Amino acid sequence: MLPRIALIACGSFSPPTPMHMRLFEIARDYFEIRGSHKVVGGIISPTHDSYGKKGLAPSLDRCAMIKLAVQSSNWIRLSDWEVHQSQWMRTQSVLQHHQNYLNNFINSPGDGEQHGVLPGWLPKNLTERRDPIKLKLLCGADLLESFAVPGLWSNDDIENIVANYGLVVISRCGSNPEKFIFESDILTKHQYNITLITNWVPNEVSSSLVRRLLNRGESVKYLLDDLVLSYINRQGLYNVKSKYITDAVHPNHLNFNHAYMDNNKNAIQQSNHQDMDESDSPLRQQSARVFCCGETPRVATKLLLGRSGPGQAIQVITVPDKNKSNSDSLEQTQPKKQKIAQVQQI
Ligand SMILES: Nc1ncnc2c1ncn2[C@@H]1O[C@H](COP(=O)(O)OP(=O)(O)OP(=O)(O)O)[C@@H](O)[C@H]1O
Ligand SMILES: O=C(O)c1ccc[n+]([C@@H]2O[C@H](COP(=O)([O-])O)[C@@H](O)[C@H]2O)c1
Repeated sequence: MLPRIALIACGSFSPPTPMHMRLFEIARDYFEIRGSHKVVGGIISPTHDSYGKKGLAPSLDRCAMIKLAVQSSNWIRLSDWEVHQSQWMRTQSVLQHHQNYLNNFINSPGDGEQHGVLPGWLPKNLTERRDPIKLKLLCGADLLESFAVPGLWSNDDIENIVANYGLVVISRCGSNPEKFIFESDILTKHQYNITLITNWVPNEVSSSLVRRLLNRGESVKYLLDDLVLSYINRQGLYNVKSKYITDAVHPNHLNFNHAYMDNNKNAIQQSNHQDMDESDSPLRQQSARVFCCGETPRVATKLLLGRSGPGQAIQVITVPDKNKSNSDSLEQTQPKKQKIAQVQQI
């Protein structure tokens, strides 16, 4: 009997890209091919509207798009618990909520069913066995590297997440998670609980690149699930210039969302924030480095301009290798080198 795990990915998902779903497939293959764990479920947990990141579509829309994006999956599901909270939740609390729910469900399986209130994210067939299910945070290497952004994550939370849950990190161009872990005492201490997985078929599609193309009226077909694209087009998200976009809207595809919106229209705070994300501007991709948790950055990587709350830009940039040729360096800077992260000041 292999130990059971569930994977949860936290992020903006604005919009969800096929790469978000690939993270789950890559991770499940990794564990199952090695025969080390049984992956019982995948959970996508979009962040709360008050996270306030530029380009963050209202959570109602992000949830609807995620539902559409996972329609063809029989094991990845949306959790809208985060977006229904009264405020932005730290990832540690998100993990705790889902882990507690799993524990309670396995220990007293009848409880939820009797009341007919099982959350949609709950994997199926959990009660076939009574052994625990360990929740692990699934992320791309850039999210791991955001641990080093001063003021963003608390060290206690990082330690709690990595020690008590565990990280499953998928490689991403321009990131060096091995080095990053080496440079962090906390991460090194708990590295037994960090699974680094090389994605051999990398795809640098990112939500911010998709938003940029949409905003410019360029095609994003084949970069997004058709149903998600139809939804964006239909709802006019991300300042989409619809006249250039193949209109593949079939009203049937959107039935889910009407139902979802009807059920949730009072529950979700809508945000009007649909500004474009400029985090990929090449002009900003200059010298900087990824620094270690708790370490003071040696160069000005931090942009905490007028922090009015979570959602101000901070850049996490990997320094191009000076020994590499210009073309190599350029290649390195193409992928997502800059990350808009969120700052929470307590
Ligand atoms: N192409 C990718 N390769 C590896 N991981 C990815 C990729 N795209 C997204 N992720 C991971 O998916 C999770 C959710 O990410 P998020 O919602 O921030 O998407 P994103 O595409 O990186 O968004 P944005 O471009 O707006 O920052 C994060 O852990 C992130 O590292
Ligand atoms: O828990 C924290 O302290 C914390 C600090 C910064 C970001 N996060 C979460 O990490 C995710 C980052 O998403 P994104 O789109 O900014 O890459 C998102 O789910 C945030 O809620 C969490």
